[in-house]
Amino acid sequence: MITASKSDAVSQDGLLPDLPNGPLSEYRRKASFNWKDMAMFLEDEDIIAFKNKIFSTLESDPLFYRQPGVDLPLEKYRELTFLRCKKIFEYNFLTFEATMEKPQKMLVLINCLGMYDWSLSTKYFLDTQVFGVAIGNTGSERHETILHQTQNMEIRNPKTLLPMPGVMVGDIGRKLGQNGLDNGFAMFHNVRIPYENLLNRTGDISSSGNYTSAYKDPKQRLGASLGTLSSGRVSIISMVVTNLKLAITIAIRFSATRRQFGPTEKEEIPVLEYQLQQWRLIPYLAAAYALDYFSVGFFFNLIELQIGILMKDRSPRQAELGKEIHALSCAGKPLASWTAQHGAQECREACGGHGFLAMNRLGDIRNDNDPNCTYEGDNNVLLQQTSNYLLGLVQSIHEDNAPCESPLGSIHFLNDYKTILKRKFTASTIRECLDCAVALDAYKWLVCYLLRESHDKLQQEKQRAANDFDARNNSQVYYCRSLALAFIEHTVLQRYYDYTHDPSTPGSLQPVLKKLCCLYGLWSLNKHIAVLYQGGYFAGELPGRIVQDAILDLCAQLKDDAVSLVDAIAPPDFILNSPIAKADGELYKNLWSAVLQGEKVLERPSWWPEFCCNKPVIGKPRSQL
Ligand SMILES: CCCCCCCCCCCCCCCCCCCCCCCC(=O)SCCNC(=O)CCNC(=O)[C@H](O)C(C)(C)COP(=O)(O)OP(=O)(O)OC[C@H]1O[C@@H](n2cnc3c(N)ncnc32)[C@H](O)[C@@H]1OP(=O)(O)O
Ligand SMILES: Cc1cc2nc3c(=O)[nH]c(=O)nc-3n(C[C@H](O)[C@H](O)[C@H](O)COP(=O)(O)OP(=O)(O)OC[C@H]3O[C@@H](n4cnc5c(N)ncnc54)[C@H](O)[C@@H]3O)c2cc1C
Repeated sequence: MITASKSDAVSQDGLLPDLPNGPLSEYRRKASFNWKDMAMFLEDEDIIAFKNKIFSTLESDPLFYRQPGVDLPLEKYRELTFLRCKKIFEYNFLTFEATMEKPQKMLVLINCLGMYDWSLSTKYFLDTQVFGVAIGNTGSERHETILHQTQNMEIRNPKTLLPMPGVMVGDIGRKLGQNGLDNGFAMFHNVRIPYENLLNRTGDISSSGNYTSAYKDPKQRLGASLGTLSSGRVSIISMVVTNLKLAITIAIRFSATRRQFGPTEKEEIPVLEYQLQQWRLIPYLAAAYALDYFSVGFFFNLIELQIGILMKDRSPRQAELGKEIHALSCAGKPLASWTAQHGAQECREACGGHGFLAMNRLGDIRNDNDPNCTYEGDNNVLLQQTSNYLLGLVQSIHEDNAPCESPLGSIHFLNDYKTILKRKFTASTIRECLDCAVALDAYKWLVCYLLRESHDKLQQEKQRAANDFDARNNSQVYYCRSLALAFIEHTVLQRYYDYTHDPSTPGSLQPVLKKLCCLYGLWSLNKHIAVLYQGGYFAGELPGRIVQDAILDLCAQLKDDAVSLVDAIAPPDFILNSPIAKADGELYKNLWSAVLQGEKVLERPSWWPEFCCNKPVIGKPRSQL
């Protein structure tokens, strides 16, 4: 294990306390890097201190106490979430000035509260940000009162809490997750909305009924109006990565301490030593790192867009930035939320029966993550926005009449479209595949190939179908949908590749980070193997075989680093709230202690006499027919 210098160590220890010794220590000793160096590379000191403040504040406040796995009645859970939400208003972790100084703290706060409980985080941010940003971005000075009313919890009649005349609101009932959040419905019967309430940033109507807009180009106006919707989707990418981090932390710590079977009768080995367990989990760890990097960088891109909106920037670049962020977020949310969803389920199963115990939290993580695949736009529907964006580039690519340029550069490689399509897979050994450039090159070919195929398919369908609506719908499966996913996977991988190969990345961390990058690339690529063969990029047995062998090789290389890799991204035990995944690794002691603290755990159930008297008479009651 490589350690930090003395002065680094002093500042690290203040921010990141040592982890307790115990059954996980052996893996920690075997790691190729120091987890504190990694944590401090991933986030700066100010952000780590901010997180510590939030976590320790919640842990010290009795209102935030919770018993692992306790299923609260709906009404009680919603009440608690509301009271906690009010308390978060009071704590005011992030002032307006602090947000302006370091906007990414907003994302950190969303995720810290979410790691504690997503119902709380979503409730808080829907009230303060989603609604607030929508009004702020699309309204004007005349809407400020509404923002003040939101902050003062005045969204009905402030004295009676009854809805305003003509408005009917109600509850839509229990959901599959996030039940602390009380989603409802609203209906309006002959309610007259005052003219001043019209959100008028991009277009207004005068009292005489004339429409005016500062935007001359209708497309720019549309982009400016809709750009606000991107902030939720961009934020969700980071929220779901947070879920993946929680789930993988639980599964890796469990797998490193849970022993089952062994080569001899004398000793059982940790389940993490099994190749199958490594292959099921370690790619999700790599995905958590790669997607996390993408989500944070992408949030910075969103901030740039937001600043432009606030500054009323009407340049073509601002419009292009809005379109590119829209295209990337409409595929980024599906990719990240599905990865978290599948990862959470794999982690649940990888922890066996312990994973199914509610107190270990994998069920809640999975269920609370689930709506991210739907809200802010259904994943499958959103992917069509990304493929539309890419298909819109085909004409310039074919005719070489304009370079493919975009503010974030995600489409620049398409300038080499024709050359890329002529390429073949050239690696011939596993060793060669351990260079992440191999997966990246394959992705470039894959996107170009799927773009060509999707375009051709759409043209064929247009000739066959009665209308463009049907033609587009019939070009989704195997074509446009795959294109959008391959494009975003390429973008995530390209960004992570540049980051892990940057000379400023510390030498002590670069080897492990490059392995994560390579594993994420090959593992994701492996899902497209049929298309790689179909299009002729792969030929013969060798490419498929060496890609798979390289995945297994990387998993084996990373298994001794896995515990330290999760230590670097895990929240404190109180927040993680999973007895099988505490940092001390005392799996059985912690589990046993949590079981014993359960309510009435050693008592007979209240209905025990039913078991002793009124014994069932087999075959009774008889049919009355
Ligand atoms: C210093 C400054 C600091 C400032 C910092 C501020 C940072 C901000 C941070 C904000 C934090 C936010 C916290 C988030 C916390 C998140 C909590 C999440 C909880 C969520 C709860 C759930 C809430 C909801 O679900 S609300 C409901 C959301 N509903 C949807 O999303 C509906 C989904 N459907 C659609 O959007 C549409 O149906 C769509 C777009 C899929 C298809 O529509 P349509 O068929 O009309 O489209 P097209 O004809 O294809 O498109 C027309 C045209 O418009 C372009 N376009 C569409 N959308 C956008 C966009 N967003 N941006 C740009 N352009 C867009 C599209 O590309 C088309 O263009 P063409 O050129 O014509 O092709
Ligand atoms: C927990 C939660 C909270 C929410 N909170 C809010 C909120 O605060 N405010 C708000 O406004 N909304 C909210 N929503 C609603 C949410 O935005 C919508 O559920 C979401 O946008 C999907 O729309 P839908 O439910 O109408 O799905 P539908 O559009 O009915 O989709 C149903 C199915 O049909 C498929 N489908 C639909 N269109 C197509 C197509 N063109 N091509 C192929 N397949 C298609 C979809 O893929 C999906 O599988 C919330 C939803 C959830 C789950």
